[in-house]
Amino acid sequence: MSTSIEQSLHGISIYLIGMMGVGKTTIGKLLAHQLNYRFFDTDVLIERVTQQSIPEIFAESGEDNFRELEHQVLQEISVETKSVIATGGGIVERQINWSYLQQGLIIWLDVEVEVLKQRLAEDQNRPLADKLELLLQKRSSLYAQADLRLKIAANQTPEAIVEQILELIPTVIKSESEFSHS
Ligand SMILES: Nc1ncnc2c1ncn2[C@@H]1O[C@H](COP(=O)(O)OP(=O)(O)O)[C@@H](O)[C@H]1O
Ligand SMILES: O=C(O)C1=C[C@@H](OP(=O)(O)O)[C@@H](O)[C@H](O)C1
Ligand SMILES: [Mg+2]
Repeated sequence: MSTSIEQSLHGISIYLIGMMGVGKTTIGKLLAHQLNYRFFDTDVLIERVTQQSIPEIFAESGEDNFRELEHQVLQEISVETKSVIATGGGIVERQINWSYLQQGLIIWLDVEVEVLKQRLAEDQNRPLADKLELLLQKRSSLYAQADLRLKIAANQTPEAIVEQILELIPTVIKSESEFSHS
C-alpha cells in the first residue's frame, strides 16, 4: 500500500517525538506495519536492558540515570535503518540526543494537554505524568525542531493519524546531505 512512500524514504528511520500520552507507541507500531519497517520503543528497550519497569528505574535510581539509559539506547538504535522508533517524551531534553534523532525523519505528535491529562488520569506507569504543563513549557521549543509537526485532534483515531503521516512524509523527505552522519 505504501510502496512509493517506502521508496522515497530510502530506508531512513522515523523517530516519533512528543509529550507522554500523545500516542507515539500506539501510532509507531501501526506506522511501522504500514511501511514494512521494524518497530522499536526506547522505553521498552530500557526495560529490557535493566529488567526493571520505568517507575522502578525512576524510584530506585532517579531520572538522571533513566536519561542516561535513554541516551545509550538511542545511540544503539540509531544505527538501524527501516525502523520506526517511538521515543520517550523527555528524549528531546538532552542536546546530544538530537545528533542521533537527526539521522532519521523526526515527527512531532502534538495533542492538546487537556486530552493528555484525560488519557493519563489513571496511568500508573509514567512517573512524570503529574507535571504535564510544566514539561510542555520546557519542551515545546525542543519538539519544534522536528522535521514535521502533526497537530492531532482529540477524537482522531490512531489509524487516521497514520494515514495523515503517510500523506505528509513525501512533503518533508530530506535529501541525503541533510541527514547528520555521526
Ligand atoms: N489517537 C488516540 N486516540 C485515543 N487514545 C489514544 C490515541 N493514541 C493513543 N491513545 C491512548 O493513549 C494512551 C497513551 O498512548 P501511548 O501510545 O502509550 O502514548 P506515548 O507513547 O506517546 O506515551 C494509551 O492508553 C493509548 O491507548
Ligand atoms: O516525558 C517523559 O519524560 C517520559 C515519558 C515516558 O514515555 P512516553 O512518552 O512514551 O509516555 C517515559 O519515557 C518516562 O516515563 C518519561
Ligand atoms: Mg510510549
